[in-house]
This record gives sequence, C-alpha cells and structure tokens, in this order.
Amino acid sequence: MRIDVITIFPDYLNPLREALLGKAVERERISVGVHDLRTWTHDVHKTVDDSPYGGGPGMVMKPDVWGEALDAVCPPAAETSPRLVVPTPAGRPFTQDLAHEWSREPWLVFACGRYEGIDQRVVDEASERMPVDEVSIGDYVLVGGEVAVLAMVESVVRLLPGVLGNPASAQQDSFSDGLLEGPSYTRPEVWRGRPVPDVLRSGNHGAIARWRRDKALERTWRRRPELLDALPEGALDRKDREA
Ligand SMILES: Oc1ccccc1-c1ccno1
Repeated sequence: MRIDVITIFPDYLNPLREALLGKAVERERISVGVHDLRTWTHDVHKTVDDSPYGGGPGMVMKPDVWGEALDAVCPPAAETSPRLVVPTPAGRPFTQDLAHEWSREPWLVFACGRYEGIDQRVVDEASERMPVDEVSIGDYVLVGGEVAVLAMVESVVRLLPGVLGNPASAQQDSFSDGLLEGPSYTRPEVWRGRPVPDVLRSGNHGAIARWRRDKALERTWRRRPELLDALPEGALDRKDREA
C-alpha cells in the first residue's frame, strides 16, 4: 500500500516512521510520502488560506494551492488514482469497517485541512477523478487533520497482512464481531487484593469463551447500546440474549 499525506506541518507525521508503522515501511508493506502543502504556493509568504466568502470567523484553505498539490501527488493523467481521504469534523464517521475497506486499497492520499477547512471545490473537483471520503474520527473539533490521519493510518496499516505479529489480534479486535472487547487480565494472579476472575484460570476454554462473550455484551450494553441495535439479524444467540 502506498500512503501519501499532504499537510502544512510535515513533522506532525513523523510518528508514521516509528514503531509498528515504521516496521511496516522497513518491510516495504507500505510506502509513505509526506508532502508540505506550501511547496505549491507562489508567494513570498507561502500563503495557504484566505478569508471565507460570506464572512464569518477563521480562514479557508485556498483551492488553487490544494489543486496544484493534488495534481502533483496524484497526477490526473496517471494510470492509477488513489482514494482521497479528507479528515473533517463534518465527515461521516470513521469506523473499523471503513478501516478494513481502506486496507484493501492500493493507494491512499490524505489531505490535512486546517483552519475552517478546505475550499469545497477542491473535494468537488477531485471527486470527478477519484473516490473521495470526507471522514470524522469523532464528535469533537481538532485544530487540523494531522492527528486524525495518524489515527486512521494506524488503524488501517495494522490490518495489512504481515504487519501485526499475531494476525489473530486483528480478528479479535473490538468491533470485529460488532461488540466492544471485554476486560483483559495478566499476571500477577492477585494484584492489590484483586484476583483475576477464576474462570480465566480454569483451563475450561468453553467457559472462558462464554465468560468473555458475556462481558463483551455487558460492556457494549452499558457503554455503546446502539451497537447492539446495529448487529445483523441472528448475531445474538439464545445464550447471548440471556446474558
Ligand atoms: O476537527 C478537525 C479539524 C480538521 C480536520 C479534521 C478534524 C476532525 C475532527 C474529528 N475528526 O476530524
């Protein structure tokens, strides 16, 4: 997978070279290009934003600069086009399902907006030549898209074959079965007077699986009940419903 990120703060993306992501780059599972948007400005101040039409607070990122940047990073005449991802608080929710969908893409380009966002015509024009996803990582406001890109790239890259040490981890993620993961425990057996639940030390794999499922259902019901409503028909068996 090829990943390109366009930003006015390239150093913000340095974590893409660290740890799990850094190893994926070393092993050539992914290639990462980070591009400074100001490369495509033509004034001495390297201006990337301007006042919004119609008035209002803040500044809007200029379409001409973004247009040249996208033309350079993903040339219109090229044989292949990427999926363009634009993080924005006004986007559709980024989910584990979307991470799985993007993990099958050969090329992702992330456009990091700042200020009040990017002139809408940039997305409208790009949408005529490549798939564009405007996505949000949550119902809160950041200063820019860089943090959102780090989160999304990590969630996508960890799904690629050969990136995680134990592929089973990705199969047992929270949300993999539509539920939140239940609680986890490790040594010591008793910590500050709190024991590990007996069932987890019983060696009874059926009972352990049942206990874990029940805890996942309970946690989901308490914290994200809407996920239970979104489960496909038949996802909960009789024992689940008794939990
Ligand atoms: O708040 C933002 C500002 C710029 C780019 C993205 C965001 C955002 C907020 C939540 N998800 O994305």
